[in-house]
Amino acid sequence: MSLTPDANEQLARARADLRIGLPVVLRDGARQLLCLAVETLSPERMAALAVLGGTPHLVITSRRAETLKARAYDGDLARIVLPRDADLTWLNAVADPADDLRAPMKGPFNALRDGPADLDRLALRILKSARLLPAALVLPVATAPEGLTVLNAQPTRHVLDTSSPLHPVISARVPLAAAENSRLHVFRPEDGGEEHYAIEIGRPPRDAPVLARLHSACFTGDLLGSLKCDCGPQLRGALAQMGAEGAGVLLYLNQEGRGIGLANKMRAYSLQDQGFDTVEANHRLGFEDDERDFRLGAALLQKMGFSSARLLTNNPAKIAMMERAGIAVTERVPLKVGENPHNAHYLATKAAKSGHLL
Ligand SMILES: Nc1nc2c(ncn2[C@@H]2O[C@H](COP(=O)(O)OP(=O)(O)OP(=O)(O)O)[C@@H](O)[C@H]2O)c(=O)[nH]1
Ligand SMILES: [Zn+2]
Repeated sequence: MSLTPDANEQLARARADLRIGLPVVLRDGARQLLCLAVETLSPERMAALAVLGGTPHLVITSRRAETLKARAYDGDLARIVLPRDADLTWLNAVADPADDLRAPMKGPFNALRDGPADLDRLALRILKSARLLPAALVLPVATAPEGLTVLNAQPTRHVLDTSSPLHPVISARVPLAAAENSRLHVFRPEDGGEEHYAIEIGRPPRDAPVLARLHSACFTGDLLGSLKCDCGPQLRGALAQMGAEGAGVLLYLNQEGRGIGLANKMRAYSLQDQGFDTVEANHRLGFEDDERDFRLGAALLQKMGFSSARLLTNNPAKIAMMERAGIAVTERVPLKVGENPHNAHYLATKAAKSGHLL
């Protein structure tokens, strides 16, 4: 292996660059796009972009375009032409739905129809993987400024399509209130993404279906005891059941907010304060209702030596994904705990719109 970064490592750098407001270069042959996250764009960088000349445009997902009543000629995304007087305030108002109700954006929006949108699509995928709002200011350029991270489209797409291999870092005994005989395993992905954890209760036999839970991180529910969701009681309920049976594996996956990150989840909560439900809020922000990749749950179980599971869940999508990824689900074990007046509407919405079982 050479000492220079490969596509995986370039992507990790690009995520960090975009999060601090630096542009990255997306390249496909002779075509190049300078790409900036609207969320972290500063007035200075916007002015520097203007000096380069050319015609920048704004890329948003079709979910966001739908709310704005902008035409998404490219299917899953729209390339919005910037009005002549477009400034940072305008860009932010298109990207971020926070003020949609108080100060609705007035169209009509002019969207590009011609030319390829593949690099624009890649820009949105990278922003989502950096847990930023999926809205990019892009500028086609002949030559890019020096010193920027350059991503070649084909290998970058391949990296995004593939689950990053996870490697065990360390495991140690952590006696829990629910089960004294417990170990915490830490796994680290190769792509610079978040670490994930496995809590192993007892010593489940590897050749039998293991009582397992894929738990998605929820800072508000798991740690703060938020009543807006059922995550905290589900976490403790799953551990308690594993403790009672003397064996089980709880995968704690750092996919906060169904994979959109805590900042975006709080944006979604703020929209819920304005009356939108959990699915509508994700869509207004430009996300799908669920952006998680459950393949990593299957990968972790396989790494630990399991090939079948009794899965603690109410979410059929999790079961389907585990089966597709090579873990046989021999039984669905329901996990109905923690309903309260604050989350009743949330749970009903998940049952009605996301297929969760009641
Ligand atoms: N985007 C978004 N994420 C949320 C919201 N409320 C909870 N979450 C996240 O949702 C995830 C939990 O997923 P759930 O849908 O409750 O449960 P599930 O994992 O799909 O299914 P179960 O296995 O039945 O619990 C956690 O990552 C939470 O942070 C919300 O309103 N918006
Ligand atoms: Zn939660």
